[in-house]
Amino acid sequence: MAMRAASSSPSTAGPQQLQWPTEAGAAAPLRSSLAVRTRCAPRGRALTQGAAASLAAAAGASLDGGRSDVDADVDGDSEGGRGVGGSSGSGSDGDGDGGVSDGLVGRRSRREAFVLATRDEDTIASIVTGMSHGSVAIIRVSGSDAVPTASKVFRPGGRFRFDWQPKSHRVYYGTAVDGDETVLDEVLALVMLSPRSYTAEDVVELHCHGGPVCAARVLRAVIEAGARPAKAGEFTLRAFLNGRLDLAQAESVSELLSARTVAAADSALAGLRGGLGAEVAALRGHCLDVLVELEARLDFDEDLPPIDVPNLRARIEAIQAGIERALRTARTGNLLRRGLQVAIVGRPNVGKSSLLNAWTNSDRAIVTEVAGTTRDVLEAQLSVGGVPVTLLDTAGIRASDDVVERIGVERSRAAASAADIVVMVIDGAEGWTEADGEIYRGLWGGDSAAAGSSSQPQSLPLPLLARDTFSAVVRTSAAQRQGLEELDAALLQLAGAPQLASGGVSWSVNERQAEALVRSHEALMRLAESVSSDLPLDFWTIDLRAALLALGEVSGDEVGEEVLDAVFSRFCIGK
Ligand SMILES: Nc1nc2c(c(=O)[nH]1)N(C=O)[C@@H](CNc1ccc(C(=O)N[C@@H](CCC(=O)O)C(=O)O)cc1)CN2
Ligand SMILES: Nc1nc2c(ncn2[C@@H]2O[C@H](COP(=O)(O)OP(=O)(O)OP(=O)(O)O)[C@@H](O)[C@H]2O)c(=O)[nH]1
Ligand SMILES: [Mg+2]
Repeated sequence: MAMRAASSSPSTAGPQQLQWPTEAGAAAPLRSSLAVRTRCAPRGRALTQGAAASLAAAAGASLDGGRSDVDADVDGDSEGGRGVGGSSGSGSDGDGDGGVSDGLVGRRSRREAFVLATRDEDTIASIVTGMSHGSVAIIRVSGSDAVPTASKVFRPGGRFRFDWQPKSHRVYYGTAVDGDETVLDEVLALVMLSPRSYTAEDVVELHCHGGPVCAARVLRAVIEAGARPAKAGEFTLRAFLNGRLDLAQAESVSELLSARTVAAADSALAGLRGGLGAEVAALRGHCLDVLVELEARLDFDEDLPPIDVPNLRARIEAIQAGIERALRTARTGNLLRRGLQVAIVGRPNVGKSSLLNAWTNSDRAIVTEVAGTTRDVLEAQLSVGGVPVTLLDTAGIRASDDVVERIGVERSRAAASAADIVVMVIDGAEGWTEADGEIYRGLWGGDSAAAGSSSQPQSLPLPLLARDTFSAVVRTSAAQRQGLEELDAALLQLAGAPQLASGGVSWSVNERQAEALVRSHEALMRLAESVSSDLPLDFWTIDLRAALLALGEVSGDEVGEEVLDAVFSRFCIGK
């Protein structure tokens, strides 16, 4: 069997420009660049530079940056608790942010810079667990009225029956009722008072019985009690606006939820711990230092010594090197997030479906000795060294009078052209046949291979043709489950990710972040040019501000509402 990437269009990247490395045609060697070919067009996002610029001045401002740890008591016993009647007001509780260093996320200052992001004070609610399965379903109520709202629905049992003073990080047993005091479910209420909650607002979780009915009924009661249904990503948006997460961390939350492999989850978790945010914060700091020095020269030119240009150049290069380091994670990140589509093609009866079954260790595909068994494209998921792979078994390609089979063959071709990598299966007993040659010419074009191979492929021994055309040739036996590890290795090699298998997965930048990092890098390049061509100082600061702004879009320190909308609308409801 032979394997190659589905596309072979050569790089047209200019030599100077730093390329967005998640796209095909990046400056990387052809083989590996193919692996991260995006299946769909990269989501271009309108990034509001104007809006962000107006925020830049306010960046860093914080109302409650000096929060102190006045309550180190984890389960809240020492607190006085809180009466159910009154609204608490976010942050009024005086709880500290102690213990954050060993948690996944630390607290940062409230994002007062976000004058443009409307901060609504509604108390919101949603079911935050999967809707159909599971024996427990959780409703999260978040906002300054979370406690009074939940109190209209929750009836504590036992010793709290008559006097419920909900304390933070305490769980209470009871029932959920509607407006007529009709019992809807037996529940647990988990109280997390501001700022010690996921959103940093007051949160009450109602843990209901699972299944389609209980949580839906309790949620309706919560809405009737005054909460509004949460929009997709709205809890995490609030966590971000309240300074609990930076934008990169917030994106990691969504990536963690959609991770399909352990490696992908590990990478998202590393992002949630703030790896990228810290890196970008450091780079922004360096940019700011330079900016301050340049602006001082603009303001008090006569009083200051001249700028040390070689030193300035070195500092710009160091920042650029940091950006490049972050960008180098994009390829891995993209692989982990998107995974690879791998189409298995070949003529009928050569063992495509058997290979899919062996590779996924399943009986997913029907296997018979009848040629033309597989009629439609069949998908199966597996993890190859941490990369989520979607395997596509396809109908054997041949000319046919059968309408159904003809449609199947068309779908095989379509699957092959849409896939990131195509595995062509060849019958090891028969070797390369004329029919294989036809399929090969049909999929890869008659003349894209080595000279001579297109006209007389059957006269070429397989290894020679394969060497010229395919990135790897692997001998497998589906029946004996042999050669599968070699197949994994060849796939990872072709995907440009052999190192993933060996563990040590760290954070990685996503497309949005990579795009902003590239813009920042480009601005620094313009800055270097402005310095070299001895342009006036204000040109330098314009470039530097642009670089700073783009970095701020990664961390979320400088973004407009559109970027936030774009990021958080991709979240699922309840996150
Ligand atoms: N029931 C439940 N499980 C969950 C979540 C949740 O919201 N509810 N999570 C949601 O995604 C994740 C955990 N994320 C969380 C992050 C922070 C806090 C929180 O309350 N942090 C406080 C607590 C520290 C303390 O004071 O003890 C803080 O950092 O101030 C809670 C959950 C996974 N499991
Ligand atoms: N000895 C041996 N036989 C195999 C192997 N793989 C598949 N076969 C046999 O080859 C026949 C065809 O296998 P399939 O997996 O259905 O072949 P296919 O390429 O999916 O065929 P179509 O769906 O018709 O295109 C079956 O009888 C399999 O048992 C193998 O590795 N070794
Ligand atoms: Mg088949």
